[in-house]
Amino acid sequence: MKFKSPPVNSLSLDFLTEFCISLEKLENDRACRGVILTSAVPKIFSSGLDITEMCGKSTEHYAEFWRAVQEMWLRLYSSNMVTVAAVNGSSPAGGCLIALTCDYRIMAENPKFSIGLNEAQLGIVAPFWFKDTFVNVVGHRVAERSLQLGSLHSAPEAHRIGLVDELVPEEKLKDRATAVMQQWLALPDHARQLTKTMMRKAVLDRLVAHREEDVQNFISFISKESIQKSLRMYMEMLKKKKS
Ligand SMILES: CC/C=C\C/C=C\CCC/C=C/CC(=O)SCCNC(=O)CCNC(=O)[C@H](O)C(C)(C)COP(=O)(O)OP(=O)(O)OC[C@H]1O[C@@H](n2cnc3c(N)ncnc32)[C@H](O)[C@@H]1OP(=O)(O)O
Repeated sequence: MKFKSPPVNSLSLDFLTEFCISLEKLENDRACRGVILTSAVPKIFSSGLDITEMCGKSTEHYAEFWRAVQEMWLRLYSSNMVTVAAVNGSSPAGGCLIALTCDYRIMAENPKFSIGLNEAQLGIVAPFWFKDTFVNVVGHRVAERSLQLGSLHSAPEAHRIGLVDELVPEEKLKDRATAVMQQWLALPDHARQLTKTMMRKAVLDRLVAHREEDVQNFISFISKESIQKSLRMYMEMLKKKKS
């Protein structure tokens, strides 16, 4: 599956809805046992949640948007398919979450590409299930430091801390992702799927049990004037960076 929402594959409500529909179709297709996620946009895997969806909108809109973010994560983290992220560009925040949610991450070894949960840099807080997914990949200490600092890690650093499983030259990314997929698909599906469920169930159950509470937390957090101001300033900073 190739993300193609230029300029930066930001995760808008439309993007998330289409992503979930595509994932559901693949999940229901008995012939499909695995999916490789990558980007058709040069240099960017995904810029994370679309900040414009979280600025100056109604409470109803925030609720709908956040449910779509939750749905994307719940479907991908619990997928029966083998999921491989072929990270061919920068991947901050929600983009990093997508990669973390997969079974395996391969990143192009370009030191200009960065990845991480940088929410703190925007003055916002990564929700508990972003944090849980991160901890499950890199461990508590590395996750805590990285989350508190809102670190964006260069590709080599991301590999060093275990955020991505391997680095390959960009032109070899597709072949390597295919080889990894074949390796994972060589196992009997039922054994691999039950193992995945065992490893991920507690974290998945936690969001399922607190889903509506999490929506309400998001709404009250994102509606605060101080948070809206931080997001507006961040968008301004992104625009200024260009000129
Ligand atoms: C107690 C607490 C309880 C609950 C809290 C609940 C929830 C709060 C947490 C919510 C979680 C949020 C997670 C997120 O994903 S937030 C998004 C974070 N994303 C980023 O920080 C990335 C920002 N973008 C960049 O760094 C760069 O754009 C990037 C490196 C991706 C690409 O750089 P490049 O130079 O190639 O492009 P730009 O010129 O910067 O961008 C092109 C245009 O795209 C716009 N843009 C970029 N990113 C976004 C985005 N994420 N959303 C919307 N729009 C984006 C950018 O402004 C440019 O627009 P124009 O100037 O062309 O109009």
